Amino acid sequence: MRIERPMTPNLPEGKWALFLDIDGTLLEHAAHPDSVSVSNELRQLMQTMERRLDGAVAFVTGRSVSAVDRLFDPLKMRVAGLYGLEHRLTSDGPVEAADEPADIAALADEVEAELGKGVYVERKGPVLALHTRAAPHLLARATVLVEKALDRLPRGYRVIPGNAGVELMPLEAAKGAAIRRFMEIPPFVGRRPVFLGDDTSDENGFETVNGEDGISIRIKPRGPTAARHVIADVTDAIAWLQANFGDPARQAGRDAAE
Ligand SMILES: O=P(O)(O)OC[C@H]1O[C@H](O[C@H]2O[C@H](CO)[C@@H](O)[C@H](O)[C@H]2O)[C@H](O)[C@@H](O)[C@@H]1O
Ligand SMILES: [Mg+2]
Repeated sequence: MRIERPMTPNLPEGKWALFLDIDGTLLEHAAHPDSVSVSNELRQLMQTMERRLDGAVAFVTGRSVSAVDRLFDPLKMRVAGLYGLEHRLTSDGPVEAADEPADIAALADEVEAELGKGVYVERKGPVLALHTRAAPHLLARATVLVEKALDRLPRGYRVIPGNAGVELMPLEAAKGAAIRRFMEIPPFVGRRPVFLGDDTSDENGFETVNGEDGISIRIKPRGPTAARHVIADVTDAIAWLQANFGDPARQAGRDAAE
C-alpha cells in the first residue's frame, strides 16, 4: 500500500515539547525486549535535547519506568511508562504507578502454560505483553487467548497489536492522555508538542498532538496512520532529532563533512 505523506520537515526555532516512543523509534527492534541497548551517543543526544528544550522532553512508552531507567542508566528522564499508567513528571521525582489487578498475574501464568516457551510473556504489572517474534505462528492464538480473557478482568481492558506480539492493557492506558498530562505542567505547558512513534499504540498520541497543532511523525508506517509526517527508519529518526534538537556545533560538523 502506498502512503502519501510529506517527509518530515526541519522545524523552525520555537517553543517545542518533545515526546518520544522508544522501541522502533529510538532503538531498532531486537529478538527479545532485553536484547536492546542504548548507545552513549543516544544518551548524549537525550541530554542535549533536554537542555535545549529547557527540560520539555519525555519518553512515552509501553515499557515500565524502571525498564526505561535500566536501559538509559545512569540517565533519568521524564517518562510516561506503561502507556501512561505510570508517570515520572520530573527527572528526579517519584514514579506514580497504577496497581496490578491480581487477575493479570494469574492470566499471565495461564497464557504462559498454554503457549509454551516460544512466546515470551512480559509481565508489566497491569499490562501484559505477549511477544511472538520467535514463534510468529502463535500470534493468532496468543491474540485469541487475551481477547477471551477480556470479560473476566476486573475493570475495562483492551487488546492492542504490538510489534511482533500483542498487549493487554487497561482502557485508561493511552499515549494521548499521557502526553496531555505533561502538556498541563511546566516546562511543557505553552509549548507545541512533537511526537515520534512507530506503532498502533502511538496512533492515539498522534491524534492528540494533531489536535494541539503539533507535529506527529510515524517511523516506518506499515499501514494507514494519523501521523502527518513519516520517517523511513530509526537511523533517520535519530538524524532528524539530531538536526532539530541536537548540538548545533556537532550538526555543523556533520554538514561540512557531507
Ligand atoms: O512504546 P514503545 O517504547 O515502542 O514500547 C513498545 C514495546 O516495546 C518492547 O517490545 C518491542 O520491542 C522489543 C525489543 O525490540 C521486541 O523484542 C518486541 O518484539 C517488541 O514488541 C517492550 O518489550 C514492550 O514492553 C513495550 O510495550
Ligand atoms: Mg514503539
